[in-house]
Amino acid sequence: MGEFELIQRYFRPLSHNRGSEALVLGIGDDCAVQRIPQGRDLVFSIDTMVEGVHFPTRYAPEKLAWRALAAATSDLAAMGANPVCFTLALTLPEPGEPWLDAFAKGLATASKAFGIALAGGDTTRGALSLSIQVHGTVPCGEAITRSGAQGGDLVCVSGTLGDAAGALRYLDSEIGGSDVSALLDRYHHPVPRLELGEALIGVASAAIDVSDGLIADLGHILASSDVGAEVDVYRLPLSSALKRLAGERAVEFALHGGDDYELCVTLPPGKWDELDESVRSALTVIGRIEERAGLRASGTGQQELVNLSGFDHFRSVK
Ligand SMILES: Nc1ncnc2c1ncn2[C@@H]1O[C@H](COP(=O)(O)OP(=O)(O)O)[C@@H](O)[C@H]1O
Ligand SMILES: Cc1ncc(C[n+]2csc(CCOP(=O)(O)OP(=O)(O)O)c2C)c(N)n1
Ligand SMILES: [Mg+2]
Repeated sequence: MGEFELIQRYFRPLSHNRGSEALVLGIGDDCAVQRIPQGRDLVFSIDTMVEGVHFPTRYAPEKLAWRALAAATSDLAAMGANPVCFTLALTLPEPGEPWLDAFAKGLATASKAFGIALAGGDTTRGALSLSIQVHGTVPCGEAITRSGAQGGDLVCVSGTLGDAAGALRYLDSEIGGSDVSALLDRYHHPVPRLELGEALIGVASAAIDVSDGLIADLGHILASSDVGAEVDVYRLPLSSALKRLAGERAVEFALHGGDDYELCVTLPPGKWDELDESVRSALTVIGRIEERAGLRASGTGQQELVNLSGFDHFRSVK
């Protein structure tokens, strides 16, 4: 099967699976065309996933497609953007039909679930890796950034943290049980918090998605906003599965693990009461923004958390 036949067979059908009418022209031309409605800004971001780094070697292609699209789309959620379309640059060693069948099926399921349509891409031969560029829109000037946090703001996170990191040791293991399955599901099927992100427009002072670990990602908000924070580690939302399986290490996974794809959000306390109950119940307050720089664990005096960083691809070569 040649490159063009492969695209026609596996990827072109997905182009019709549109998230919105905003995709004027999809797969098949030199570029795709997206129409930006008046009064909205285009929000876009790219993320790469490499075999053995972001996903296990010989990873199930359906899971790979979901995980890669979820991770990329999660950046739109963090900005409060409504997803529209994405491009996919896929490098693969062999164009195996069963692999491509399963990959395209996983991609179709994920793109439907997140309301984002495949608009185009690039297919090349080489070591397995994928780059996904996602496009979304927000009302003009309303994108939630990392730089708006202010002293006194609440620090909140969605869902539970640490599950995907806790799952890493079970990826190749024979160990079963409902707790292990629950953690593995968080690794294989992360869900970008798109509705939550959109609901936080005009409410959140800053937001980021937790891909590298809470400490690292909250650290990005603090650095961009030129503030500090105090976090109560006892208030970190942990799943019962993680608590049972990881015991005392659960907090460590929640703080440093990454791959959560939850949102970490700051907002003025007055806005908390104005939030819809559905939005409030999706969030856990874990601390406060402070004017003093640094990230501290509350209840432990001066204990600094900021030096304990999350995932960094180049840390070992620094
Ligand atoms: N190779 C690059 N060229 C230009 N900008 C980059 C590059 N790599 C990362 N960035 C930018 O650095 C910022 C942080 O990137 P990253 O940590 O990957 O964010 P995220 O966790 O949201 O994916 C983003 O604004 C991203 O666009
Ligand atoms: C097989 C495997 N899967 C997942 C991980 C964990 N992991 C790999 S990269 C990463 C951080 C996120 O990746 P990055 O490229 O920094 O994403 P971005 O911040 O750009 O969204 C994490 C937590 C791992 N160590 N091994
Ligand atoms: Mg990135």
